[in-house]
Amino acid sequence: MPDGAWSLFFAYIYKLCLRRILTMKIFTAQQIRDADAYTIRHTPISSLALMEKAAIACTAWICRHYNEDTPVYIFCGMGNNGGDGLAITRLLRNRGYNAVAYILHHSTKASDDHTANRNALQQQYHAAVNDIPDNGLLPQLDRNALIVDAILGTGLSRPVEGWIAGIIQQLNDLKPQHEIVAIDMPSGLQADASSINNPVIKADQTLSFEFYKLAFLLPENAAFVGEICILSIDLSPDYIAQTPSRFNITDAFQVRSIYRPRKPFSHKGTFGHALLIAGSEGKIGAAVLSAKACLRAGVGLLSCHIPRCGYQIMQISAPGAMCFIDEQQDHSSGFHNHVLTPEAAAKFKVIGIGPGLGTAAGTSWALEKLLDHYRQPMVIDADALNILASSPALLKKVPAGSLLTPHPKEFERLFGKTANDEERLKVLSQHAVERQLNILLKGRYTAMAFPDGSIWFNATGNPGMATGGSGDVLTGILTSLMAQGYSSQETMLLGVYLHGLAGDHAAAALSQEAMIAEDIVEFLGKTFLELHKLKPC
Ligand SMILES: NC(=O)C1=CN([C@@H]2O[C@H](COP(=O)(O)OP(=O)(O)OC[C@H]3O[C@@H](n4cnc5c(N)ncnc54)[C@H](O)[C@@H]3O)[C@@H](O)[C@H]2O)[C@@H](O)CC1
Ligand SMILES: [K+]
Repeated sequence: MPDGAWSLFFAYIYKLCLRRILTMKIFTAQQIRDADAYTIRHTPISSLALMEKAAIACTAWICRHYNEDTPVYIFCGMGNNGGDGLAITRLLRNRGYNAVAYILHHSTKASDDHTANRNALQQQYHAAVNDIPDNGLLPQLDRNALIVDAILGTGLSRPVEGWIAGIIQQLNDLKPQHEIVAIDMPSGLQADASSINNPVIKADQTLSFEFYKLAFLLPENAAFVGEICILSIDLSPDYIAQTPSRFNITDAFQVRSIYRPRKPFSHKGTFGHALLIAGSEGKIGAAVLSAKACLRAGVGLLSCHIPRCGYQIMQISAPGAMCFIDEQQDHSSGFHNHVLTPEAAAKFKVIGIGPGLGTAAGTSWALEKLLDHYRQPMVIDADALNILASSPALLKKVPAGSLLTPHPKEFERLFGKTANDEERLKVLSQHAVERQLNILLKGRYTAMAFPDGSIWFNATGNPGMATGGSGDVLTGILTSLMAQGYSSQETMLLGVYLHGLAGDHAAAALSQEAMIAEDIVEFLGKTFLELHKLKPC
């Protein structure tokens, strides 16, 4: 290849990598508007051409998923979201679809790009433009027609009410006979604030531009957003790189840049010695799952502190782990002894505590003693969190840099109830900053809050992982990665991603229904191989 061609090729690859890294940012509605404006100012593209690009991407998606026999009703607002809808109508018509636009006059003034696209559509396909005046009625829809929601996007300035609220309700009532595809945002959904109790379109699919919006990742909005597809419209990489974002979402490339492949002269000492404190009578399985995950995630050495009743079970189930046997038969109350002196504590690179631990008085007492002596970051889960929740004084003793891994109920016990998901994120971040902890909140999009105030979401994982023991596996993975020398933040980002991806592989092989926590452990190997194959950007 001539030199010029090589440099063009490398510039293209660089741009691809940059875009991959950049679009992990989750911007506010205002930042997205600024990104659009910056792109229009700094690249040779007009606002109308950007809208055309967005419409082309949406049309291609619709054509891939619905055939030409599907009647398409496109409900358009008066702003640029409606402009997208009008452009999509024209492009679908060009492809032979029976697409019709209905313009809802919720405002007296249409945006310039809306008007331009209305005129273009009217000129080409006069019959495809219909107006619904303020307080007007929806048309009767053909059987199995597809509804495209292009009423309101990121320009929503307040919760929807009155006539438009009624229209949203009526469109939602047409489900499941009619599927709804939302353009950019389900209409009525606020990008950055809670929409709880607001009228919002319940989309089956949301086609959004360039970025995830924070609202898509909150559990309370799951019924509105449906499946998400992010379509690139090439917004300026410079703007994206320069603009800080508090919220981010991990992807394979970012996680790959954290992951450190092993060097040829490594030995088991290189990958740390972890101490896992877990299990009580009836819950030794949790300790076993966690230990197996810890070993599979690559720890050099693992010691498990378990009550007497768990000894044989652990040795048989996880022969790679060494065992400390507590004096107690059914719970542990002597694990603090491992860290009474700094020399003893230094033996372990990290302590993971909680899976199946129980909340017996002796266990709580030992946890307090452990926290009195141990100052290194730890991984704290399950019953250890429940013990912390019962004593605010104890929570204060958790070493800075530790990882806390509550599910929503444990989170509520620790930090109290909140009115909605937006408030819960604020509380999550506030505790992470004030206490200098790394706290994750488990969910479809697990939210990870860091001491610097940033929040990262994870997108791997599936509902098959909502099964007993899945959390114990995560604790094992996190403990293992910390022992191998990853920082607290790296551990959380990498560990949560791997856990979810292993779950996705397990579900693909076995089904979401049939997969169990052990399968997540079994498929960890495949996830590491996959990560290894990716080239870091
Ligand atoms: N160049 C750009 O800026 C691009 C924008 N795009 C589209 O443009 C959208 C944003 O467009 P706009 O900023 O025009 O905003 P929208 O189209 O989301 O909405 C603005 C209109 O809605 C009205 N409105 C706001 N809140 C309301 C409420 N609660 N009840 C009734 N009416 C309400 C406003 O008065 C205004 O008429 C994006 O979501 C995306 O779909 C895409 O075309 C990509 C390029
Ligand atoms: K919309």
